[in-house]
Amino acid sequence: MHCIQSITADICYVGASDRRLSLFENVYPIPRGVSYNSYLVLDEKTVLLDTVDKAVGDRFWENVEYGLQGRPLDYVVVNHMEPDHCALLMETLRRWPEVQVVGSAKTVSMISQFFDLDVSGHCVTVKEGDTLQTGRHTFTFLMAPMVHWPEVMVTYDVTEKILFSADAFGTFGALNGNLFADEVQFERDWLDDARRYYTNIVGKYGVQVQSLLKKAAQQEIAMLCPLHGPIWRKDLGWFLDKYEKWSTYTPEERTAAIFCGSVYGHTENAADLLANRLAQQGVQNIALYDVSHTDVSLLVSEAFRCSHLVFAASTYNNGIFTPMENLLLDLKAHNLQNRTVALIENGSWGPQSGKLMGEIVSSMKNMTLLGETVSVKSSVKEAQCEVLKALADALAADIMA
Ligand SMILES: Cc1cc2nc3c(=O)[nH]c(=O)nc-3n(C[C@H](O)[C@H](O)[C@H](O)COP(=O)(O)O)c2cc1C
Repeated sequence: MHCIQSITADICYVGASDRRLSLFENVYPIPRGVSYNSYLVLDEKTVLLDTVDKAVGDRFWENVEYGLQGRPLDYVVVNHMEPDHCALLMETLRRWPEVQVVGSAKTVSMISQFFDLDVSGHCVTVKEGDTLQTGRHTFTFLMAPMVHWPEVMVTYDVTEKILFSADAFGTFGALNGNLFADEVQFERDWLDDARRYYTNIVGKYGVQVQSLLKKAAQQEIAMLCPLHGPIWRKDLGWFLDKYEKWSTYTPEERTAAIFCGSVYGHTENAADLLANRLAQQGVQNIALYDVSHTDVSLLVSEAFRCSHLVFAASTYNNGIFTPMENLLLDLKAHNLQNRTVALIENGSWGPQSGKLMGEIVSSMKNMTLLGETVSVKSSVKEAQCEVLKALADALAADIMA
Protein backbone atom coordinates (compact mmCIF):
# COMPACT_ATOMS: atom_id res chain seq x y z
CA MET A 1 0.00 0.00 0.00
CA HIS A 2 1.33 3.46 -0.92
CA CYS A 3 2.83 5.37 2.03
CA ILE A 4 3.61 8.97 1.07
CA GLN A 5 3.74 12.30 2.87
CA SER A 6 3.31 15.88 1.68
CA ILE A 7 6.28 18.08 2.40
CA THR A 8 4.78 21.21 0.80
CA ALA A 9 1.44 21.96 -0.92
CA ASP A 10 2.56 20.35 -4.16
CA ILE A 11 5.66 18.31 -3.30
CA CYS A 12 5.41 14.87 -1.71
CA TYR A 13 7.86 12.34 -0.35
CA VAL A 14 7.60 9.08 -2.33
CA GLY A 15 10.70 7.32 -1.01
CA ALA A 16 10.89 4.37 1.36
CA SER A 17 13.16 2.87 4.04
CA ASP A 18 15.10 -0.40 4.12
CA ARG A 19 15.51 -1.94 7.59
CA ARG A 20 16.73 -5.29 6.28
CA LEU A 21 20.01 -4.29 4.61
CA SER A 22 22.96 -4.97 6.92
CA LEU A 23 25.79 -3.30 4.97
CA PHE A 24 25.25 -0.04 3.09
CA GLU A 25 27.36 0.04 -0.09
CA ASN A 26 28.21 -3.51 0.99
CA VAL A 27 30.65 -2.18 3.55
CA TYR A 28 29.06 0.07 6.21
CA PRO A 29 26.94 -1.57 8.94
CA ILE A 30 23.55 0.13 9.25
CA PRO A 31 21.85 -1.23 12.36
CA ARG A 32 19.26 1.60 12.10
CA GLY A 33 18.54 0.88 8.42
CA VAL A 34 18.59 3.49 5.67
CA SER A 35 16.03 5.55 3.74
CA TYR A 36 16.06 6.08 0.00
CA ASN A 37 14.47 9.46 -0.49
CA SER A 38 12.60 10.52 -3.62
CA TYR A 39 10.41 13.56 -4.12
CA LEU A 40 7.48 14.15 -6.51
CA VAL A 41 6.55 17.68 -7.61
CA LEU A 42 2.95 18.06 -8.80
CA ASP A 43 3.11 21.32 -10.71
CA GLU A 44 1.67 22.03 -14.16
CA LYS A 45 4.36 19.59 -15.14
CA THR A 46 5.21 16.69 -12.86
CA VAL A 47 8.79 16.13 -11.71
CA LEU A 48 10.34 13.17 -9.91
CA LEU A 49 13.62 13.93 -8.16
CA ASP A 50 15.69 10.74 -8.20
CA THR A 51 14.40 7.21 -7.96
CA VAL A 52 15.37 4.69 -5.25
CA ASP A 53 17.25 1.48 -4.60
CA LYS A 54 15.59 -1.59 -6.10
CA ALA A 55 15.18 -3.02 -2.59
CA VAL A 56 12.27 -0.65 -1.98
CA GLY A 57 11.00 -0.63 -5.58
CA ASP A 58 7.54 -2.07 -4.93
CA ARG A 59 6.65 0.61 -2.39
CA PHE A 60 8.20 3.33 -4.54
CA TRP A 61 6.03 2.50 -7.56
CA GLU A 62 2.89 2.46 -5.42
CA ASN A 63 3.92 5.83 -4.00
CA VAL A 64 4.67 7.48 -7.34
CA GLU A 65 1.57 6.10 -9.08
CA TYR A 66 -0.59 7.22 -6.14
CA GLY A 67 1.08 10.61 -6.02
CA LEU A 68 0.51 11.16 -9.76
CA GLN A 69 -3.17 10.23 -9.53
CA GLY A 70 -3.17 9.13 -13.16
CA ARG A 71 -1.18 12.12 -14.44
CA PRO A 72 1.83 11.46 -16.68
CA LEU A 73 5.34 11.92 -15.32
CA ASP A 74 6.97 14.72 -17.32
CA TYR A 75 10.48 14.89 -15.84
CA VAL A 76 12.78 12.68 -13.79
CA VAL A 77 15.75 14.60 -12.39
CA VAL A 78 18.83 12.46 -11.79
CA ASN A 79 20.99 14.25 -9.24
CA HIS A 80 23.13 11.18 -8.63
CA MET A 81 23.75 8.02 -10.66
CA GLU A 82 24.66 5.70 -7.78
CA PRO A 83 22.42 2.60 -8.05
CA ASP A 84 20.83 3.23 -4.64
CA HIS A 85 19.19 6.23 -6.33
CA CYS A 86 18.86 5.46 -10.00
CA ALA A 87 18.27 1.70 -10.00
CA LEU A 88 14.68 2.23 -11.18
CA LEU A 89 15.41 4.74 -13.94
CA MET A 90 14.90 2.24 -16.75
CA GLU A 91 11.55 1.13 -15.34
CA THR A 92 10.60 4.79 -14.95
CA LEU A 93 11.09 5.31 -18.69
CA ARG A 94 9.16 2.11 -19.40
CA ARG A 95 6.20 3.26 -17.33
CA TRP A 96 6.24 6.79 -18.69
CA PRO A 97 7.79 6.64 -22.18
CA GLU A 98 7.37 10.41 -22.68
CA VAL A 99 9.30 11.32 -19.53
CA GLN A 100 12.35 13.59 -19.95
CA VAL A 101 15.51 12.69 -18.02
CA VAL A 102 17.21 15.77 -16.55
CA GLY A 103 20.85 15.45 -15.58
CA SER A 104 24.40 16.65 -16.07
CA ALA A 105 26.35 15.63 -19.16
CA LYS A 106 28.27 13.10 -17.05
CA THR A 107 24.98 11.63 -15.88
CA VAL A 108 23.82 11.13 -19.45
CA SER A 109 26.99 9.22 -20.32
CA MET A 110 26.80 7.19 -17.11
CA ILE A 111 23.21 6.14 -17.83
CA SER A 112 24.35 4.25 -20.92
CA GLN A 113 27.07 2.60 -18.76
CA PHE A 114 24.63 1.31 -16.18
CA PHE A 115 21.71 0.58 -18.47
CA ASP A 116 21.24 -0.64 -22.03
CA LEU A 117 19.29 2.47 -22.59
CA ASP A 118 19.52 5.12 -25.25
CA VAL A 119 18.10 8.20 -23.53
CA SER A 120 19.20 10.58 -26.29
CA GLY A 121 15.56 11.22 -27.23
CA HIS A 122 14.56 11.68 -23.61
CA CYS A 123 17.30 13.91 -22.26
CA VAL A 124 17.52 17.43 -20.95
CA THR A 125 21.24 17.85 -20.33
CA VAL A 126 21.84 20.67 -17.86
CA LYS A 127 24.92 22.59 -16.80
CA GLU A 128 25.63 24.98 -13.93
CA GLY A 129 22.85 27.54 -13.50
CA ASP A 130 20.50 26.11 -16.13
CA THR A 131 16.83 26.35 -15.17
CA LEU A 132 13.71 24.26 -15.69
CA GLN A 133 10.25 25.86 -15.52
CA THR A 134 7.42 23.46 -14.61
CA GLY A 135 4.61 25.99 -14.01
CA ARG A 136 4.70 27.56 -10.54
CA HIS A 137 8.15 26.13 -9.85
CA THR A 138 11.48 27.17 -11.29
CA PHE A 139 14.38 24.78 -10.71
CA THR A 140 18.03 25.59 -11.14
CA PHE A 141 20.90 23.10 -11.18
CA LEU A 142 24.22 23.41 -9.33
CA MET A 143 27.00 21.00 -10.22
CA ALA A 144 28.57 19.21 -7.24
CA PRO A 145 31.25 16.99 -8.78
CA MET A 146 32.78 14.45 -6.37
CA VAL A 147 30.12 14.91 -3.72
CA HIS A 148 30.76 12.10 -3.95
CA TRP A 149 30.65 10.95 -7.61
CA PRO A 150 31.73 13.03 -10.66
CA GLU A 151 28.23 13.42 -12.20
CA VAL A 152 26.49 14.72 -9.07
CA MET A 153 24.42 17.88 -9.14
CA VAL A 154 21.97 19.40 -6.70
CA THR A 155 18.64 20.90 -7.68
CA TYR A 156 17.43 24.15 -6.17
CA ASP A 157 13.74 24.94 -6.24
CA VAL A 158 13.82 28.74 -6.53
CA THR A 159 10.10 28.98 -5.80
CA GLU A 160 10.03 27.05 -2.54
CA LYS A 161 13.71 27.66 -1.65
CA ILE A 162 14.30 23.92 -1.36
CA LEU A 163 17.71 22.38 -2.06
CA PHE A 164 17.43 18.80 -3.28
CA SER A 165 20.94 18.02 -2.13
CA ALA A 166 21.73 14.54 -3.54
CA ASP A 167 23.87 12.61 -1.02
CA ALA A 168 24.95 15.81 0.71
CA PHE A 169 23.33 16.22 4.16
CA GLY A 170 22.31 12.57 4.09
CA THR A 171 22.62 10.07 6.91
CA PHE A 172 22.19 6.40 7.69
CA GLY A 173 18.98 5.50 9.49
CA ALA A 174 15.49 4.48 8.33
CA LEU A 175 12.75 7.12 8.48
CA ASN A 176 10.07 6.00 10.90
CA GLY A 177 7.14 8.27 10.11
CA ASN A 178 8.97 11.46 11.11
CA LEU A 179 10.42 12.84 7.88
CA PHE A 180 11.80 16.05 9.37
CA ALA A 181 14.92 16.50 11.51
CA ASP A 182 12.95 18.80 13.83
CA GLU A 183 10.53 15.96 14.57
CA VAL A 184 13.28 13.75 16.04
CA GLN A 185 16.11 14.13 18.59
CA PHE A 186 18.57 14.55 15.78
CA GLU A 187 21.65 15.35 17.90
CA ARG A 188 20.95 12.45 20.29
CA ASP A 189 19.73 9.81 17.86
CA TRP A 190 21.03 10.70 14.39
CA LEU A 191 24.22 12.77 14.60
CA ASP A 192 26.59 9.80 15.03
CA ASP A 193 25.09 8.14 11.96
CA ALA A 194 25.20 11.41 10.01
CA ARG A 195 28.89 11.87 10.88
CA ARG A 196 29.70 8.22 10.09
CA TYR A 197 27.85 8.53 6.78
CA TYR A 198 29.58 11.79 5.80
CA THR A 199 33.10 10.90 6.93
CA ASN A 200 33.13 7.47 5.28
CA ILE A 201 31.24 8.23 2.08
CA VAL A 202 32.00 11.89 1.39
CA GLY A 203 34.84 12.59 3.85
CA LYS A 204 37.64 12.32 1.31
CA TYR A 205 36.15 15.17 -0.74
CA GLY A 206 36.24 18.03 1.74
CA VAL A 207 37.40 20.52 -0.91
CA GLN A 208 34.52 19.63 -3.22
CA VAL A 209 32.01 19.80 -0.35
CA GLN A 210 33.39 23.22 0.51
CA SER A 211 32.71 24.46 -3.03
CA LEU A 212 29.14 23.10 -2.82
CA LEU A 213 28.65 24.82 0.55
CA LYS A 214 29.86 28.10 -0.98
CA LYS A 215 27.40 27.73 -3.89
CA ALA A 216 24.57 26.82 -1.51
CA ALA A 217 25.40 29.86 0.61
CA GLN A 218 24.45 32.02 -2.40
CA GLN A 219 20.89 30.70 -2.22
CA GLU A 220 18.26 31.28 0.45
CA ILE A 221 17.55 27.73 1.63
CA ALA A 222 14.33 27.05 3.54
CA MET A 223 14.54 23.27 3.25
CA LEU A 224 17.23 20.65 2.63
CA CYS A 225 15.96 17.47 0.96
CA PRO A 226 18.76 14.89 0.92
CA LEU A 227 18.66 11.43 -0.65
CA HIS A 228 19.01 9.66 2.73
CA GLY A 229 17.71 10.51 6.19
CA PRO A 230 15.64 13.39 7.54
CA ILE A 231 14.62 16.56 5.69
CA TRP A 232 15.80 19.83 7.24
CA ARG A 233 13.38 22.80 7.48
CA LYS A 234 14.50 24.33 10.83
CA ASP A 235 17.93 25.07 12.40
CA LEU A 236 19.67 24.33 9.11
CA GLY A 237 22.61 26.37 10.37
CA TRP A 238 23.37 23.79 13.03
CA PHE A 239 23.79 21.02 10.46
CA LEU A 240 25.54 23.28 7.95
CA ASP A 241 28.07 24.05 10.70
CA LYS A 242 28.72 20.33 11.10
CA TYR A 243 29.34 20.12 7.36
CA GLU A 244 31.62 23.14 7.54
CA LYS A 245 33.70 21.40 10.25
CA TRP A 246 33.72 17.97 8.61
CA SER A 247 34.62 19.32 5.16
CA THR A 248 37.49 21.42 6.55
CA TYR A 249 38.70 18.50 8.73
CA THR A 250 38.10 20.62 11.82
CA PRO A 251 37.47 18.57 14.99
CA GLU A 252 34.11 19.02 16.69
CA GLU A 253 35.49 18.36 20.18
CA ARG A 254 38.82 18.94 21.92
CA THR A 255 39.29 15.56 23.50
CA ALA A 256 41.23 12.34 22.94
CA ALA A 257 40.20 9.36 20.86
CA ILE A 258 42.45 6.40 21.66
CA PHE A 259 42.59 3.59 19.11
CA CYS A 260 44.08 0.39 20.48
CA GLY A 261 45.28 -2.66 18.54
CA SER A 262 46.26 -5.37 21.03
CA VAL A 263 46.43 -9.15 20.65
CA TYR A 264 46.60 -10.18 24.30
CA GLY A 265 45.74 -7.00 26.18
CA HIS A 266 49.17 -5.62 27.15
CA THR A 267 49.03 -2.72 24.70
CA GLU A 268 45.45 -2.18 25.78
CA ASN A 269 46.75 -1.90 29.35
CA ALA A 270 49.04 0.93 28.22
CA ALA A 271 46.10 2.62 26.50
CA ASP A 272 43.99 2.37 29.66
CA LEU A 273 46.82 3.81 31.77
CA LEU A 274 47.07 6.75 29.38
CA ALA A 275 43.30 7.29 29.43
CA ASN A 276 43.35 7.14 33.23
CA ARG A 277 45.98 9.83 33.50
CA LEU A 278 44.22 12.02 30.90
CA ALA A 279 41.06 11.85 32.99
CA GLN A 280 42.99 12.73 36.17
CA GLN A 281 44.34 15.75 34.31
CA GLY A 282 40.80 16.90 33.54
CA VAL A 283 40.23 15.66 29.99
CA GLN A 284 36.58 14.63 29.51
CA ASN A 285 34.65 12.49 27.02
CA ILE A 286 37.74 10.40 26.27
CA ALA A 287 36.97 7.73 23.66
CA LEU A 288 38.90 4.43 23.65
CA TYR A 289 38.31 1.81 20.95
CA ASP A 290 39.62 -1.71 20.40
CA VAL A 291 40.21 -1.60 16.66
CA SER A 292 39.65 -5.38 16.40
CA HIS A 293 36.10 -5.12 17.70
CA THR A 294 34.87 -1.76 16.38
CA ASP A 295 33.74 -1.27 12.82
CA VAL A 296 36.32 0.87 11.05
CA SER A 297 33.59 3.22 9.78
CA LEU A 298 32.94 4.27 13.39
CA LEU A 299 36.67 4.68 14.04
CA VAL A 300 36.98 6.95 10.98
CA SER A 301 34.02 8.98 12.20
CA GLU A 302 35.52 9.35 15.68
CA ALA A 303 38.86 10.45 14.26
CA PHE A 304 37.00 13.24 12.41
CA ARG A 305 35.16 14.21 15.61
CA CYS A 306 38.11 14.44 18.03
CA SER A 307 41.06 16.82 18.09
CA HIS A 308 43.70 14.48 19.55
CA LEU A 309 44.24 10.91 18.35
CA VAL A 310 46.30 8.20 20.05
CA PHE A 311 47.27 5.08 18.10
CA ALA A 312 48.46 2.20 20.32
CA ALA A 313 49.40 -1.03 18.51
CA SER A 314 51.36 -4.23 18.79
CA THR A 315 54.04 -5.04 16.27
CA TYR A 316 52.77 -7.93 14.22
CA ASN A 317 55.12 -9.96 12.01
CA ASN A 318 57.37 -6.93 11.74
CA GLY A 319 54.45 -4.70 10.78
CA ILE A 320 51.57 -2.85 12.42
CA PHE A 321 48.89 -5.07 13.98
CA THR A 322 46.62 -5.53 10.98
CA PRO A 323 43.35 -3.86 12.11
CA MET A 324 45.36 -0.80 13.16
CA GLU A 325 47.19 -0.63 9.84
CA ASN A 326 43.81 -0.84 8.09
CA LEU A 327 42.49 2.05 10.18
CA LEU A 328 45.51 4.27 9.55
CA LEU A 329 45.40 3.63 5.80
CA ASP A 330 41.63 4.31 5.83
CA LEU A 331 42.17 7.63 7.64
CA LYS A 332 44.83 8.57 5.10
CA ALA A 333 42.53 7.56 2.24
CA HIS A 334 39.83 9.82 3.71
CA ASN A 335 42.22 12.77 3.70
CA LEU A 336 42.01 13.22 7.48
CA GLN A 337 44.26 16.11 8.53
CA ASN A 338 44.74 18.82 11.18
CA ARG A 339 45.06 16.47 14.17
CA THR A 340 47.52 16.08 17.05
CA VAL A 341 48.69 12.48 17.33
CA ALA A 342 50.49 10.36 19.95
CA LEU A 343 51.81 6.83 19.48
CA ILE A 344 52.24 3.77 21.71
CA GLU A 345 53.97 0.68 20.34
CA ASN A 346 54.49 -2.83 21.64
CA GLY A 347 56.96 -5.48 20.47
CA SER A 348 58.37 -8.52 22.21
CA TRP A 349 61.58 -8.80 20.21
CA GLY A 350 61.80 -6.01 17.64
CA PRO A 351 59.14 -3.31 18.08
CA GLN A 352 58.33 -1.69 14.72
CA SER A 353 54.75 -0.50 15.02
CA GLY A 354 55.64 2.95 16.37
CA LYS A 355 57.97 3.79 13.50
CA LEU A 356 55.57 2.40 10.91
CA MET A 357 52.52 4.19 12.35
CA GLY A 358 54.55 7.38 12.51
CA GLU A 359 55.40 7.06 8.81
CA ILE A 360 51.72 6.81 7.83
CA VAL A 361 50.70 9.69 10.10
CA SER A 362 53.58 11.87 8.87
CA SER A 363 52.46 11.25 5.27
CA MET A 364 49.07 12.84 6.10
CA LYS A 365 48.44 16.58 5.91
CA ASN A 366 49.04 18.84 8.90
CA MET A 367 49.33 16.06 11.49
CA THR A 368 51.35 16.97 14.60
CA LEU A 369 53.11 14.10 16.35
CA LEU A 370 53.21 14.92 20.06
CA GLY A 371 55.99 13.66 22.35
CA GLU A 372 58.01 10.48 22.00
CA THR A 373 56.50 7.15 21.01
CA VAL A 374 55.92 5.10 24.16
CA SER A 375 57.55 1.71 23.57
CA VAL A 376 56.35 -1.35 25.51
CA LYS A 377 58.28 -4.62 25.47
CA SER A 378 55.56 -7.24 25.86
CA SER A 379 53.97 -5.80 29.02
CA VAL A 380 53.94 -2.42 30.78
CA LYS A 381 56.62 -2.00 33.50
CA GLU A 382 57.17 0.85 35.97
CA ALA A 383 59.53 2.54 33.52
CA GLN A 384 56.76 2.83 30.92
CA CYS A 385 54.32 4.15 33.53
CA GLU A 386 56.46 7.25 33.89
CA VAL A 387 56.68 7.74 30.13
CA LEU A 388 52.93 7.18 29.73
CA LYS A 389 52.25 9.73 32.46
CA ALA A 390 54.46 12.31 30.76
CA LEU A 391 52.72 11.70 27.44
CA ALA A 392 49.30 11.97 29.05
CA ASP A 393 50.27 15.24 30.74
CA ALA A 394 51.54 16.71 27.46
CA LEU A 395 48.36 15.59 25.66
CA ALA A 396 46.11 16.97 28.39
CA ALA A 397 47.90 20.30 28.37
CA ASP A 398 47.53 20.48 24.59
CA ILE A 399 43.86 19.49 24.65
CA MET A 400 43.02 22.05 27.31
CA ALA A 401 45.22 24.82 25.95
C1 LIG B 1 51.21 -13.28 15.74
C2 LIG B 1 52.09 -12.31 16.46
C3 LIG B 1 53.14 -11.74 15.79
C4 LIG B 1 54.00 -10.86 16.44
N1 LIG B 1 55.02 -10.27 15.74
C5 LIG B 1 55.90 -9.50 16.40
C6 LIG B 1 57.03 -8.94 15.72
O1 LIG B 1 57.19 -9.14 14.52
N2 LIG B 1 57.92 -8.19 16.41
C7 LIG B 1 57.77 -7.98 17.75
O2 LIG B 1 58.62 -7.30 18.34
N3 LIG B 1 56.68 -8.47 18.44
C8 LIG B 1 55.77 -9.24 17.78
N4 LIG B 1 54.70 -9.74 18.45
C9 LIG B 1 54.51 -9.40 19.87
C10 LIG B 1 53.52 -8.22 20.02
O3 LIG B 1 54.01 -7.08 19.36
C11 LIG B 1 53.31 -7.86 21.49
O4 LIG B 1 54.54 -7.61 22.11
C12 LIG B 1 52.57 -8.94 22.26
O5 LIG B 1 51.49 -9.43 21.48
C13 LIG B 1 52.01 -8.40 23.58
O6 LIG B 1 51.23 -7.26 23.35
P1 LIG B 1 49.60 -7.35 23.23
O7 LIG B 1 49.12 -8.15 24.37
O8 LIG B 1 49.15 -5.95 23.29
O9 LIG B 1 49.35 -8.00 21.91
C14 LIG B 1 53.81 -10.57 17.81
C15 LIG B 1 52.73 -11.12 18.48
C16 LIG B 1 51.87 -11.99 17.82
C17 LIG B 1 50.72 -12.58 18.55
